[in-house]
Amino acid sequence: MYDNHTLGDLEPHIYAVADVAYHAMLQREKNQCIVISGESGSGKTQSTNFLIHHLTALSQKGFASGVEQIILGAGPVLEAFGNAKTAHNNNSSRFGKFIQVNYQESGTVRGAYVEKYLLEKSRLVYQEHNERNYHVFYYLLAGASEEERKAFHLKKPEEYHYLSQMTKSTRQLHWDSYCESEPDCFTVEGEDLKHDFERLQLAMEMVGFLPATRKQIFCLLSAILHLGNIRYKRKTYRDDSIDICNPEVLPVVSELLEVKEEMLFEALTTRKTVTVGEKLIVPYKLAEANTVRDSMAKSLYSALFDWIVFRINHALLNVKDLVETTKILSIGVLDIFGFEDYENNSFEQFCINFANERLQHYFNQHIFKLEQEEYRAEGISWHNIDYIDNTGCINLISKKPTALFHLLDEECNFPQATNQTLLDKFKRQHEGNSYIEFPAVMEPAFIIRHYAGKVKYGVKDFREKNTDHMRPDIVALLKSSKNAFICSLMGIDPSATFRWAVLRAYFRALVAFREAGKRHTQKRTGHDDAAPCAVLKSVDSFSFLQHPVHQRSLEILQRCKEEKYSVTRKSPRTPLSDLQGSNTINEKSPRSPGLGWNGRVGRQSRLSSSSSTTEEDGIFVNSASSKLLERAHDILMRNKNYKSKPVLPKHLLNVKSLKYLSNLALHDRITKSLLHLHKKKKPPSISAQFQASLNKLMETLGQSEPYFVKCIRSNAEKLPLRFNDNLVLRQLRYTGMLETVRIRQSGYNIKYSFKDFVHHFSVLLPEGTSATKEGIQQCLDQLDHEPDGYQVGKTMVFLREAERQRLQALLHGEVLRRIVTLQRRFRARLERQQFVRMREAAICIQKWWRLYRPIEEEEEEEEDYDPAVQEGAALCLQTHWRGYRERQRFRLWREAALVLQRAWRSWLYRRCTAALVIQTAWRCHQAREAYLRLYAAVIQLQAISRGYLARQSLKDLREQKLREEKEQQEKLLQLQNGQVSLSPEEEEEPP
Ligand SMILES: Nc1ncnc2c1ncn2[C@@H]1O[C@H](COP(=O)(O)OP(=O)(O)OP(=O)(O)O)[C@@H](O)[C@H]1O
Repeated sequence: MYDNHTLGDLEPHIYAVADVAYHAMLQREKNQCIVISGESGSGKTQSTNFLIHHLTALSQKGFASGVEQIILGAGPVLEAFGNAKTAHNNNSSRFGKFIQVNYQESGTVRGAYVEKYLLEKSRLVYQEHNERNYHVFYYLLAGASEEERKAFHLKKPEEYHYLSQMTKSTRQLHWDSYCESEPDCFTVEGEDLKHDFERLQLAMEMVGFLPATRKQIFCLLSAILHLGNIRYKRKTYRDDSIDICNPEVLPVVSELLEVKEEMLFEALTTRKTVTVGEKLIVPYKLAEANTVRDSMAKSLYSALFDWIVFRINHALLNVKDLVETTKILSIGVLDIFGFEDYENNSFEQFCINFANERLQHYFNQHIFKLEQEEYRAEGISWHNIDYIDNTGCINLISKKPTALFHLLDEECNFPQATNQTLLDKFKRQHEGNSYIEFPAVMEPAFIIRHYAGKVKYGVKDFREKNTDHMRPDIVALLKSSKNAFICSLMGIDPSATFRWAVLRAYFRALVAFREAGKRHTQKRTGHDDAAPCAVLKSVDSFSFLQHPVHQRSLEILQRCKEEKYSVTRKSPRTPLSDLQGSNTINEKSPRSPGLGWNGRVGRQSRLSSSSSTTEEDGIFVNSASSKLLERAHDILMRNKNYKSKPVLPKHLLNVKSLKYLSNLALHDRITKSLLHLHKKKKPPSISAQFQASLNKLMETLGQSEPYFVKCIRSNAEKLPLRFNDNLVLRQLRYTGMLETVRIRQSGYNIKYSFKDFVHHFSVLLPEGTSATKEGIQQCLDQLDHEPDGYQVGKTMVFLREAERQRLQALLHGEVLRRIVTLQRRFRARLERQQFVRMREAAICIQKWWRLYRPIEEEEEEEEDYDPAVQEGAALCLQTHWRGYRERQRFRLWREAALVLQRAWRSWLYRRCTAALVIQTAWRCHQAREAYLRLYAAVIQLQAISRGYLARQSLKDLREQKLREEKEQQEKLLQLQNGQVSLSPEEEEEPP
C-alpha cells in the first residue's frame, strides 16, 4: 500500500514507519531508532511486535533465516516470563526492552541485541486484586503432561500461595485460609493456557533452548512456587524463634533445587552472623523469615529472567560482532513499560513513571526544544510554541545531590532509618517544590506531578525494594546446589561460570571413562556383576551423533516436519508468533510435552540429579534427549552418504562470546548485585542501576535518528471497538500531541544546508547559482513560491512540508521534461541517420539510372518501345541494389572476421607464449633433473672409487705387513739354525 508513497501521504501505519526507518538506514547509513510510548495497555508491545516482524520481513528474501527466526521466537519467550495480567492490560509488560536489530550493508539482518530494564520482581510474591503473576506459571500448570506434573511436583494454581492472592476477598484474607477462598482470575477470557504452553515450548526451541534446558527452567519455576508455600509459626508465645508449619514442603523444594534439606531449613529460619571473630546463629523473627523466603524466590526468578535474556542475546550474536570493528547499521525499537497510576503505587511505579518522564523529555527535546533553538540560532522569524517541559520533574527525581533517588539511597545506608524518616527527608528537602505534594492527612505517601498527571506513591517498602539483596546464607545455599544450572544462575560472571562448567564436565567425563574402562575389564575377565548396559549407554552417549551439532540440525528437521501441522487460533492477545505469517514457525507441536520423538513417553521426563549435572546449559552431551538421538541415529544411518560437517552450532557457548555479552550488559547488574554480597564495596542500589541503564539508553537514542510512535489507549475497560473521547483527549494533551501537530504545521521541519540545497535542486536553479544566502533567496523568489512556505537562515534553508512537496514535484516535472527532450533528440538523430542513408542510396540509384537513360533513349530512337529493354533496366537496378546490400553485408562480415582474427591471433599469441613458458620451464626442469642425476652419479662414483682405493691401500698394507712378518720369521729360523749371524748393529738392538 505504501509503495511509491512517502510517509504522510497516506494514513499512518506501523509498517510504514518500519519501512521508512529501514530505507533511511540504508540510504543515509545512519542508525535509526523507533521510540514507542504510551500508557499501560495502549498497544506498545503489539506495535513493537508488528515492527520487528516487518523489519525482519523487509530484510529477508524468502524463508526466515536462523537469526530472524530467533528474533521472532524471542518475543513470545520474553512475554511469557516478563508479562502478566494487570488492572490495565491482560498482557502487561512488567519490564522494559530495547531490541536492536543489526543489519549488514546489503540490508539483510545480521544479528540483534535485547536490552531489558527493571523486571517487576514484587509481582512474583504479591499481586493486587484482579491481577496475576507472570504468565509462564499458569502456562506450566495448565500445559504440563502427567509425567512432568509428577517430576516437577506440580499442583493446581489455587494451591500455590504466590498464585492465589488475587481472590475476591483478598484484602481481608489470611494466608492460612487462602485455600478455601474463591479464585477469580486464573485464566483470562479467550486464553488457552495449554496451547500457550505448547507455543512457549516451540518459541523456546526456536531461540535455542534444548529440551533439557527447558526442563531445568520449569523445574526452577516449580521450586519457586513451592518455596512460596512455606509457612512459618512461632515456636512458643514467649520465644521469638520460629518453625516451619508445613515441613512437608521442604523435601520438595530441596529436591527441585537439589540442595540439602537441612541446609535449606537452616537458611530459611536462621541467620549466620560473625561478631568479633565468632560465628553466631540467630533465629529469624516471623516477619524477617517471610521476607527472606520471598527475597529468595524473587532473586531466583530475576536471575532466571536475566539468564534467559542472556541466552537469547547469545543466540542472536553474530560471530562477526566478536572480531569486526566495523560500524554496524541498526534499527532499535524501544518498548518500555507505559505510564502507570494504580490504586496503590509503589517503588516500581515510581521507577516506571520516571522512565516515562525521561522518554517524554527526549521527545520534547527533539520536537520542540532543539527545533526552536535552531530557528533562533539561524535568525529566522518564529513565534515560540509552548509545550509542557518536564525538566523540573526529572530534576526533582534524579538531579544530584538532593533528588528523591539520592535521598532514598542515603536513607538506605542508615541502619536506623525507616520509610517514615525517608518521607520526612523528602518533605524537609522539597517542601515548596511544585512537582511534589504531600497528602494533608498523615498518610505515608507523596504525590508527584508527572507530565501525565498526578500520581500518589506509598513509601511502604521503598527502602527495602531499593536494596533488595539476597542474604549471603541463601546465596551460599544455592551455590551448593548439585544442579549446575542453579549454580550458574548464582554466578556473577558468566564466562567464569562457563569455565567452571567446562572443568567440571571434563573431570566428570574422565571419571565416567575410567569407570567404563574398569567395568569393561571386569566383563572381559568374567566378573560382570555391575550393570553393563548402563556403561554402554553412557559410552554410547558420547557418540558423534549426540554432538550438539546434530541435535540442533535434528531440531530444525523436526520443525520442518511439524510445519505441516499449522494451527491458527484467535486470541484477544496476539503475541508475535501469531503475526508471523508464512515466514515463521507458528505450529502446534504434534507431540505432547514429555513424549519422545516416536510418541513414547521419554526417559527424560524423569528428573535425576545425575542427568541434570551433565546437561547444563545445553553445552554438553544431553542424555535427556536420548529419544531424539535415537531418532537421529535412525535418520542418519538411513542416509548412507551422510558426512558430518565440522560446523559448530551457533548457540554453543564460548568464553569470548560470553565476555563480549557480559561487557555489553555491564551497566545492568541489578540481579548480580543482589547476589554479590561478600565484596567489601556495597553494590549500587536498584534505583542507581536503573538510572545508569536509562542513561545508557538515552546515549544510544542520542546517536540515532529517532521516530516516535505514540500509542493511545482507547478505553479503560480493555474492550475492543470502544472509544472513550475524554480518555483519548487527556492522553493527546499530556503527551504534547496537540503542540506537536502545531509545530509540524507551522514549523519548518525540512532543513537543507546551502550546499545540499543547491546540489539537490540544481536542476531547478539557474546555472551557476552560488550556495549563499543571497543566491538561494533570489532563486527561491524567482520560483514564485508561497512566501511563508520557506525561510533562508544563516547557514540553512528551512522548508515547510507542503513547500518541500511542491519543490519536489517541480523537480520531478523538470527532470521528466529533460528526459523527454533528450529522448526526442536521440530519436531525431536516429531517424536522420536512417534518412541520410536512404538518400545516399537513392542518389546512387539515380546516378546509375541517369547513366543508363541516355543509352536507352538512343536505342528507343532506333526501334520502338521494347518490354525486354524495360526488363533489362529493372534487372540492372536490382543488380545494383543487391550489389549495394551485399557490399554492406560484406563490410559487416569483414569487420566481424577482422575482430575474430584479432582475437584468434591474440589467443594464439597468448597460447604460444604460454607454451614457450611451459617448454622453457619443462626444459629447465629436465636439465635440472639430468644435472641432479649426473651429480648424484658422480658423487656415487667418487664414493665407490674412494672406497676401492682405500680397500686397495689397505690390502697393500696388509700384504706388506704379512711379507715383513714372513721375512722376520724366516730370519729368526735361520738365526736359530745358525745359518746367518747378526750384524753388530742388530745385536745391539733386539728385534
Ligand atoms: N494493533 C492492535 N490491534 C488489536 N489489538 C490491539 C492492538 N494494539 C493493542 N491491542 C490490544 O491491547 C492490548 C494491550 O496492548 P499491549 O500489551 O501492546 O499494551 P502496552 O502498551 O504494551 O501495555 P504495557 O505497558 O502494560 O505493557 C493487547 O493485548 C490487545 O488486546
